[in-house]
Amino acid sequence: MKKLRLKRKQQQKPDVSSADTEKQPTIEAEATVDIKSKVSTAEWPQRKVTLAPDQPLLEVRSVERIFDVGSQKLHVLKGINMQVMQNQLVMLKGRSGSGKTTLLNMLGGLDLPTSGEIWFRGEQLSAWSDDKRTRARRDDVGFIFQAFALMPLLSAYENVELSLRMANIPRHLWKARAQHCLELVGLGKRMYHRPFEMSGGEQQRVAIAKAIAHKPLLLLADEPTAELDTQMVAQVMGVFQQIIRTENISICMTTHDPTIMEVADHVYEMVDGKFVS
Ligand SMILES: Nc1ncnc2c1ncn2[C@@H]1O[C@H](COP(=O)(O)OP(=O)(O)OP(=O)(O)O)[C@@H](O)[C@H]1O
Repeated sequence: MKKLRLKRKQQQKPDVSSADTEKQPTIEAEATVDIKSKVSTAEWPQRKVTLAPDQPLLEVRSVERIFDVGSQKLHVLKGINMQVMQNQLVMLKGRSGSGKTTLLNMLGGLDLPTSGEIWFRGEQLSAWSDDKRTRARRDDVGFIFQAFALMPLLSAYENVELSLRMANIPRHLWKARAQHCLELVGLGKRMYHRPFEMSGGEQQRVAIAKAIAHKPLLLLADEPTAELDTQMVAQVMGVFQQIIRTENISICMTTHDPTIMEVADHVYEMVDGKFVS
């Protein structure tokens, strides 16, 4: 059995005063981080989030997803109910093909349920127009999916800067924010290395820095620790704990790895399109 050097979480209270406000530390992480360069939050584009402390950031209500495959109907999600509270780490576990990625795509507004509702920051995301979902994805969601890999010819710094450019963050904020995010994931000294000059765990940490650079409310990660060795898995999970604390973010990730589940606030186990307790 693999042993991870992860510390258990202590009691956490949600903080909803503002998406950009620093919170009291409530969890321990062993990732080496050096948070020196902070971007002035006053300059950052303002977003309106009016959630009560006990209101979920994300809520899934009776969601079903049926795909048409040729003349057949493939019933992949069969009545999913779940919540991600503010500043929580939630994991989805389940066998290959159980429906985790299908659900994660919906949580990020990349796909829509056949029936049921998805609520995000107090509004029904599943009823939004394509444009509104695209804007919410750009502004409030960060993705770590295989399909959103790093640009191989760009340095770690340039990769993170690119995501700030794509999120329409004002140019004068890029440098400090990109440096801050790379320091946050413990790569302050590797900023100018390109992906092929880095280990798998380092590349995954660049992907995290890139996904959180625009200060999303929600980070969605599909198997972010797959392909990593035990030590790198611990580093990545440490970074996740750290960014929940310092970036006021919630994380929902899929995993097959039972050794990391103890650091989650909640684990949903999916079997054949349904959650089992
Ligand atoms: N766009 C689609 N059209 C048809 N079938 C799909 C589509 N997307 C997913 N499926 C099917 O839905 C089922 C669940 O797939 P999904 O990728 O959600 O599983 P998963 O739990 O994430 O698996 P893994 O752990 O291997 O990534 C699979 O049988 C898959 O073939």
